[in-house]
Amino acid sequence: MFKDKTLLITGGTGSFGNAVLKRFLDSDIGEIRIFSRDEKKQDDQRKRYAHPKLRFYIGDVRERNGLDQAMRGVDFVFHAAALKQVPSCEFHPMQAVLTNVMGTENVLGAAVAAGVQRVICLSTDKAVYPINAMGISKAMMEKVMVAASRNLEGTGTVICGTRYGNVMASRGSVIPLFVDQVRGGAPITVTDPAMTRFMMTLADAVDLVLYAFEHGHNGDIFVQKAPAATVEVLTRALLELLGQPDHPVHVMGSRHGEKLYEALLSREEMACAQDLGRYYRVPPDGRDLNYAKFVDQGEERLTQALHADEYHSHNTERLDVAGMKALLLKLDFMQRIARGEAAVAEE
Ligand SMILES: O=c1ccn([C@@H]2O[C@H](COP(=O)(O)OP(=O)(O)O[C@H]3O[C@H](CO)[C@@H](O)[C@H](O)[C@H]3O)[C@@H](O)[C@H]2O)c(=O)[nH]1
Repeated sequence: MFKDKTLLITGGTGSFGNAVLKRFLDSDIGEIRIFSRDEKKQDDQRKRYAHPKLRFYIGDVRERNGLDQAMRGVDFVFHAAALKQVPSCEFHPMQAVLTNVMGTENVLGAAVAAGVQRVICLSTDKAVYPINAMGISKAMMEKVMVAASRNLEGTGTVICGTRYGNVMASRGSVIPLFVDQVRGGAPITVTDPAMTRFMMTLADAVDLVLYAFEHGHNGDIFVQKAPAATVEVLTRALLELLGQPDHPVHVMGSRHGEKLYEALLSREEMACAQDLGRYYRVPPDGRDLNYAKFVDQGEERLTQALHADEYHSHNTERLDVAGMKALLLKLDFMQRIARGEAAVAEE
């Protein structure tokens, strides 16, 4: 699939980029290009992997020139560059627009101009019924992706996307935070014990992108079915794995821009989503640019959908403490923690 091909990863210095490198650097792939604005992290990667198939490009997706240069000779693109932190985007929403929306337009424009064969754009569950600036900008990113995918006739480029939920033990997320709190002797700070989140591993996220890569048609969005757990279950599972079931827990209330549960597919998308077993595929709206049809024509199945449920972390498979522990123990991070070793977040 990747034999002798060149893959470019925007935002490739992040945890997703590192997971792709670990999986593919020693395969028969031709070259992997890391495109990011983070000079320091690129240098760390250069030293860490020291691999002849790895190339580094300093650049920002906000700036088209750098993308055009990096994209020459590229076959495939994984577009992972984004502003992902909810609080920072909330305070600086235009920065989210510049990176997540305009940046995506630049990546897609450069990819089509360079004759790239496949582009996979990475999105998030926070883009579904978004309530915060980060989610809203990623929802717009998806719209930019689907719109661009409508204008590709005669270009040979396929553009599609994936959406995934929380990546367990990713940098800055709740699992490493709780572990640090327990090890530091501080109470665990729970927002709302009843809050649920989808639980995915970084390997799941890479699998999903590869699935989209192999099976995607223009404008498709792929979602992986994933189990979810309440924060209470997560807390109990972690405390048991750390051997400290009675460690104090402080319930502090939810943070700004948080939802009680996250949705991976909206009700409206569920009406047309294709169930592929482990994944859902949401095809783009097939109607053409004669958007009078959007105004004049309705569809019975869409009415039905409005009465159905979206696919969210309250109605997906729910993990109990034993299930949560088993899933946590699949993570390198957690295996090291359970052995009493020091551990850094998954990256
Ligand atoms: O001290 C804490 C921190 C978090 N939580 C809860 O734990 C769950 C997961 O929290 P966290 O790991 O911070 O993830 P999210 O807030 O769901 O989203 C994070 O993870 C996303 C991607 O995985 C990023 O895009 C967001 O910017 C980042 O805030 C949520 O229910 C939180 O309310 C707590 O109970 N206590």
